[in-house]
Amino acid sequence: PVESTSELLKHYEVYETIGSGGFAKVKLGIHILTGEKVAIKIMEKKDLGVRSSLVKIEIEAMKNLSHQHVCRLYHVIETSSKIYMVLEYCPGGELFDYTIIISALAYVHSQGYAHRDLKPENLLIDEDHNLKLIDFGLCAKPKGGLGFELLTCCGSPAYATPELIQGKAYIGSEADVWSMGILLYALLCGFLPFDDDNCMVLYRKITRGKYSNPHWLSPASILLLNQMMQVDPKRRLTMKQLLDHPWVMKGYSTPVEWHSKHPLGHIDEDCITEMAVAFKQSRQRTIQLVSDCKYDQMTATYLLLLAKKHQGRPVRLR
Ligand SMILES: CN(C)C[C@H]1CC[C@H](N2C(=O)N(C)Cc3cnc4ccc(-c5cc(Cl)c(O)c(Cl)c5)nc4c32)CC1
Repeated sequence: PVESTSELLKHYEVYETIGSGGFAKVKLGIHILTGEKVAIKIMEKKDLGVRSSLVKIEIEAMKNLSHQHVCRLYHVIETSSKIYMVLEYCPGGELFDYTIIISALAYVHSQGYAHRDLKPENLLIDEDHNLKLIDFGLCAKPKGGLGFELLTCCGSPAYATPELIQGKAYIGSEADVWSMGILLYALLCGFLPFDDDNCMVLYRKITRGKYSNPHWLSPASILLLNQMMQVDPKRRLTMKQLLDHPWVMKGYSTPVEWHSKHPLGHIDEDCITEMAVAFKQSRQRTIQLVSDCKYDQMTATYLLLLAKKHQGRPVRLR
């Protein structure tokens, strides 16, 4: 780790705090070389305590995720007292478009991760009004793959599954499908299916699995919600079934497209050319440094230059 904030200030202009949550503060930043806006998540090591392991989990997970609807990690800087995560800027605030959530989650599961903390607060909108899934601090990547059982009880109570509340071993992808059912209900109804100020009462409601269907819900929506919020996880809809469910596909002829448009490891020639010239080094050397993907200034410059290209802006460095 570098000793001071100098490493951060060498590559970024840091502006006002744009949000905070848990043990992090998020500030607006500008990456000097590309001019691109970024969100800088700042964590004080002394405040983290045991949670520093959750930060490591989030960083390791996000290093392995590259998808149009997953908030991108560009750069990690660790000093003696702080951890900085430079992230894709999503100024659109919290909102969600449901089929995009399914796409983002199907991709995360395809990479072997379960998010485990799905809720409206973790779905942001970027400058072009695209949805971005955030906060992988509670995600899990079971060693033997997603089919293996998890035990950690985590996430927000109102979105927790009956099996998790009862302390049973559970399958991450089945838990995420239940949470998406809660999300869909909140989107369609404007309130949560299971809610109570008293945690124990809330848990009893969830394990009973009974909730009201407001009169404005269509029969198709009532059916889908019922299939997703099945107390028995083995009776619950699977992610695969969700991708081509009639309700989800209504009006479309193809299942939800969930594959990443920006797979990890892809090398863009234009960005390499611009960086080789700007850093006065050979293309081969530049390709090597970018491929190493150390989530340092090289990674941040490459990924932010690529983001510029995807937004149709010139692939130029300052
Ligand atoms: C309620 N949460 C537990 C934290 C809250 C922190 C501010 C954040 N935010 C805001 O609240 N704006 C109002 C602006 C804003 C703009 N772009 C952002 C880009 C990324 C993130 C982000 C934040 C955290 Cl804690 C992450 O782990 C990741 Cl992977 C990403 N937050 C952003 C963000 C929304 C979430």
